[in-house]
Amino acid sequence: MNGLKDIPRIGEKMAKRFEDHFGSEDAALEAILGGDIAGISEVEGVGQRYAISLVHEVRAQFEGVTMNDFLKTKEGVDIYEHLLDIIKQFSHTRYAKDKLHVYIPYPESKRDKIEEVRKATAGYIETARIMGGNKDLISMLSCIKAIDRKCAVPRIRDRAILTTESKQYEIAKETYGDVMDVQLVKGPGEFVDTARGYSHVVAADDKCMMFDLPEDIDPEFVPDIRKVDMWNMVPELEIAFFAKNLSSLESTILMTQMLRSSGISFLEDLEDEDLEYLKSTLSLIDSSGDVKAGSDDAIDRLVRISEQVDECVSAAISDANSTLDSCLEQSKLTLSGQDMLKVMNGKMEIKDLLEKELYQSYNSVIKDAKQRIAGELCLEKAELLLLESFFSDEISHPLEVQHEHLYAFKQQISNRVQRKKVEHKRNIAKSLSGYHDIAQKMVREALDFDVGFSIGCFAREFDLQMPELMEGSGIAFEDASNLFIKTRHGSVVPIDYSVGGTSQDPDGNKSRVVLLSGVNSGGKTSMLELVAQCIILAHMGFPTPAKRLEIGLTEGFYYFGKSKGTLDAGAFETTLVDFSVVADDSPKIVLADELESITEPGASAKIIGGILEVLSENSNSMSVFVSHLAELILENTECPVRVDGIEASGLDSDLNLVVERTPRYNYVAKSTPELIVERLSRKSDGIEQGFYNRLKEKFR
Ligand SMILES: Nc1ncnc2c1ncn2[C@@H]1O[C@H](COP(=O)(O)OP(=O)(O)OP(=O)(O)O)[C@@H](O)[C@H]1O
Repeated sequence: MNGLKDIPRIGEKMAKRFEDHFGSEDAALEAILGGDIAGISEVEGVGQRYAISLVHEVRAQFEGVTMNDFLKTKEGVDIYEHLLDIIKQFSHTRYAKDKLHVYIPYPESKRDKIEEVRKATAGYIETARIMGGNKDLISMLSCIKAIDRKCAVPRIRDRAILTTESKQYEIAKETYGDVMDVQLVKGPGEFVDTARGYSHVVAADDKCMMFDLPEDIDPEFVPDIRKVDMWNMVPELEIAFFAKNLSSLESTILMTQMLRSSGISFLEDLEDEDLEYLKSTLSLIDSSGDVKAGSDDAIDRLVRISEQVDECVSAAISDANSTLDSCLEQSKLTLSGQDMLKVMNGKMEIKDLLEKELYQSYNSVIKDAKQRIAGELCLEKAELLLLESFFSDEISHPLEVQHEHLYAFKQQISNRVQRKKVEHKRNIAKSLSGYHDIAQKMVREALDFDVGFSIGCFAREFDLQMPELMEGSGIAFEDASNLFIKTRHGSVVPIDYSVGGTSQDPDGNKSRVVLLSGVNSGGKTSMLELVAQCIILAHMGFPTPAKRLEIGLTEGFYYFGKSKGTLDAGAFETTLVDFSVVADDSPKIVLADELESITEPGASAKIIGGILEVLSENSNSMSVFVSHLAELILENTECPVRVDGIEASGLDSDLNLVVERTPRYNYVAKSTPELIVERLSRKSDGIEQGFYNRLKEKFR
C-alpha cells in the first residue's frame, strides 16, 4: 500500500481530508494501519462506524482474514460486540475504547495471529494484576489524548524584525512574515520611530549596528537572518506543539516513571535521564505556551511589579498625603524682622519663605513614599532611577504621581518581561526541539498501552484466565461464569462443563454432538451463551471467564439464537437455508438454541435429528443444541448424541426454582413445567388457586 488512494473506499476528496487532518499522507496511512479509529472518526465526514469498517477492511487486506471468516452468523457477531462493549468499559481513553475494535476472533488457520495476541495480552494481564488498582496510574492514563498536531501560534504583536537591507527583508518576510511584523526601514530615524512600537526588536543587518540609538531603544542585533534557527527567532512555534499536548505529555512521563518504578518496562528506547530532562523542561511552560509562573525568579519579580505597581503607588500616595496633612496642621511661620524688611523691599518673595519652611517635610514625605514603593515592589538599581521621577520636585498638595513617568516605568517593565520571556522561551525551545518525534511516539505508545491495559483490567475484574489450547474438537471449563449475567446482575453461579475430546470428558466417548435439555428458566440459553463467549474470546487470543478452560481451535463458529415464536413457511425455509452452511466438512463449532420453534415439534425433531447427523459425520466439528425435545430428537437420529440436562429439584421458600446450573451428563432433564404450575398455585388463592390445582393433578 503506497498511498491513501490504494485504499478502495478512499477517493481523492476523502484522501485530501485525511491529509489535512493528520498533517500528511504518511501520518494518515499510519493512523489507518495502526487502527487509530478515534483519530479517523475525527476526519471531516467520517463517523465511528465508517472508521471501524475502514480499519477492518485495510487490516483484512494485510492479514488476509476478516471477522466473518470466523463469526459465521449475525448472532455470533452480536455476542462478539456485546463482549467488546464490556471490555471497552475498562478503557481509560477514547483512543483505546475505539481501538479495541481491531481485535477480532481469528479462525484456527490464523493461529499465529491468535498466539501473537495471547502473548501480548498475557503481559497486560500481569501488568493489570500489579497496577490495575492504582488510582494514580488510572487518572494519569485518563488525561492522555492523541497528539494534536494543529497548533497555530497567534501572531506575535510585540516583536518585530527591522532591517535596512531589502535582501534580508525578503528572507525575513518569507520566513517569519506569518507570525510577526517584518519592516524595511530607511535609516536611523525611521528605525527608532518603528522600534518604539514594539517591546522587542530584532535588527537584521550590520548597518543597524552603526546607528546611534537613544537609551530606550535596545534592539537585538542579528547580522544575517538566514543563520538564525527557527526556535531562536520564534521559540513560540516550537513550544506551541508541546504546550498544546502538555497534559498528555506530562501524564505520559509520570505514567512511564510509575510503571518503571513498579518493575514494568515501558518506552524502552527512552532513557530515564531523557524522560527527566523532558519533564523538567515541560514544567517551565503552561498550556498556552507562556513561561509558567514560578519557573524564573527574574520574570516573576517583573510580572509582580507590573501587577502591583498601580495599587502600591496609590497606597503610598494616600499615606504620604495624610502625613503631609498633619505636617501642614502643625506648621506655623514666624517671620523675623529682617525677613519682613526683605519682603517689603522686594528682595525676597513670601512664596520662597513658605517653600523654605515646608520643603523639608515635603522632601521627607516623598522620600518615604519612594522607599516604600521600592521596598514593596523589590525594585532593583536601574528601576530606582525611574522611580526618582515619579514625583515632582515642586511642592504640590495633595501629592500626585506624575502619570507620564509612571506610564513610562510600566512600559519599561513590560518590555523587560517580554524580553526576558523570549530569552527563556528560546532556551526551552532549544531543549524541546530534539524531542518532537519522541513526544509523538511516547503519547502513541501510552495510548496503545491503554488498549492492552483495558484487556488486562477486564481480565482482572472478572478473574479471567488464559485458555489452554488443545488439539481436536472440544471445549471444557471449570468454574466458568457467563459475563453477560455477571455484568447485569453482579453475581452468577459458576459452571463446569465439557464437550468433545477434552481432559474433562465425562464418559470417555468424546461426544462432539450434544443436546442440552432442561427445566424452564434453568439456564440453558445462558449456558450456550457462556460457551459462545469462551469460544469467541479464546479465538481472539483473550482470556476466558473460567478458572480453567481448554479448547480446540476451529475454523468457523455458528451461533443460532432462539427464534421468537413459531415461524411461518417462508421464514422456516430461510432458517433451513441458513443452517445448510453447516453441511460442509470444514472444522466448525455449532451452537443452536431451541431450534424446534421453527415448526411443529414432530417435524422439528426430525429436522434437528438430520442436522445432528450431518454434524456428527464431520469429525472436525463440535455442536451443542439446546432443546426441550431431546427424547423426540433421539428417536429421529441415527448418530451418537449425548444428552445433558439442567435440572430443578424444587422450589425454595421464596418460590424460586432451585436449579443445579451445571448440567448433568447423559441425563434427560425434564422441563418441569409442573414446578411452575406448583408455584402459581402456591402464590394464588380462591378460584384461581383451584384452577392451578386442577392442572397440577394432570402431572400426578
Ligand atoms: N449460572 C447462572 N447463574 C445465575 N443465574 C443464572 C445462571 N444461568 C441462568 N441464570 C438466570 O436464569 C434465568 C433463566 O436463564 P435462561 O434464559 O438461560 O434459561 P433457559 O433454560 O434458557 O430458559 P427457557 O427454557 O425458558 O428458555 C435468567 O434470568 C438467567 O439470568
